[in-house]
Amino acid sequence: MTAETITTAADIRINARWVIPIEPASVILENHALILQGSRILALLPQDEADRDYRTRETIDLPDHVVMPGLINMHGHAAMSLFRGMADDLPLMTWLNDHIWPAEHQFIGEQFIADGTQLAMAEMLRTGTTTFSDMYFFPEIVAQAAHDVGMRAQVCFPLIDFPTAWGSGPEEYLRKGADLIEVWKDDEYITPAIGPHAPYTVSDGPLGDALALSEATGARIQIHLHETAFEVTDAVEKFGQRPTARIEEKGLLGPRTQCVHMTQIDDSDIERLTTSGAHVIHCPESNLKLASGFCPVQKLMDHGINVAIGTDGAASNNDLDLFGELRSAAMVAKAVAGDAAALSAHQALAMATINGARALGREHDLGSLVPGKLADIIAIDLSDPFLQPVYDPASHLVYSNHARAVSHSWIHGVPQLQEGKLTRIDVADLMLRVNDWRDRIRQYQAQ
Ligand SMILES: CSC[C@H]1O[C@@H](n2cnc3c(O)ncnc32)[C@H](O)[C@@H]1O
Ligand SMILES: [Zn+2]
Repeated sequence: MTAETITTAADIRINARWVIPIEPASVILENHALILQGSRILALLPQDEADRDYRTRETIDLPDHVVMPGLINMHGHAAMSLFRGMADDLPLMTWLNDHIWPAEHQFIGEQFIADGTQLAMAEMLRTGTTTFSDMYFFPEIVAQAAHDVGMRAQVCFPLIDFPTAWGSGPEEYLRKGADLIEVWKDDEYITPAIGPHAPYTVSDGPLGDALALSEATGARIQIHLHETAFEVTDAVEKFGQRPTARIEEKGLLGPRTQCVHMTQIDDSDIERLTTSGAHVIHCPESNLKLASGFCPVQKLMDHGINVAIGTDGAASNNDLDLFGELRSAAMVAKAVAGDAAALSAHQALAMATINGARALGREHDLGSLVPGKLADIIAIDLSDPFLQPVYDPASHLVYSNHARAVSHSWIHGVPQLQEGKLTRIDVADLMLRVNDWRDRIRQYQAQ
């Protein structure tokens, strides 16, 4: 008598040389298969067991590749990619006051946001990001652009004391922001959120309104906080309080809050972050380039604070390559801690995946390759000489990775990158629009 084999039908099977599932932590699986059904992961198992148990519509063989969850870029200003390289080698406030804000005044509008966001998404997808967080003007255009491409995004509407192309001031921003939350609140790709720009640009009234909106809707709050020494000393002078203390006093520091930058922090700030359950979004390259300061990542993690990672905008980074950001993060963490063991490769990979999912409140369905979670997956081809030989694939991803090795991605089970080619963005057409913006911005600079 022959034993009857019962097989399960599924959509896609990905055979990978290595799988880093992120959960459980620090595990590397060899010669495993991921089985996808629709938008979700159905199974992760050894390839010989997959041969026996599953029949799939499509099989993708990745014999030299690492497969892992898609990266989560937790802070950026996507459309600012059109300002990449426009104003370099400047400290934050000069960069903003003398260059970026005047340029934004001149150029920001719906088409700029649509084109700039698509440029940023092309770069992020090409370099392994599947979810990004954005804080910029015309968030309704950003949300639609991400939805059209099929990228997951937390879209923070901006809240700032002064008028911009998007509105006349805080009252209008909050009204439009509440509409954004209402429109997208049940979407699987887009998560609307509230983006008070910074403690030095948002006064007490709008901060209180932001809190009320967050409490009424459950929307997350993302804020630039403790970016520079000037911000801290200026706050102490004006308000008699460090920025974190003021934000806590206004009720804004809690488990729905994402604090971006957090350089120049002392033990009182760490205590406030720890007790509040707020998340830190580390942006090492922007902090380095603007000479803003250092975030003590290992110390924060040792206190149990969730630290995720972001690139910030391409105008202060000047790229959106999250693997490059991880390399910088690991290097800086070791130097800041005076400890070569600080922010190991596995901790860094967790920072760009499960920690991001936690900050988003999406740990249950994003950030790791666990059956039942959403199929947001990337593959990195390690066969090139610059990634050989392989002793430890996690090490290569963080310390040796070149963005061009990212070969495949799927978001919600849908292919976004195949053999290094974007499937849902017409890059040639996008470049025509980008070149047009470059010509206009150059002309403005020459005036
Ligand atoms: C209110 S929308 C976003 C606003 O923030 C500006 N911005 C970009 N990068 C930074 C940064 O590192 N710190 C502070 N503000 C930043 C951007 O130009 C928009 O005006
Ligand atoms: Zn920023």
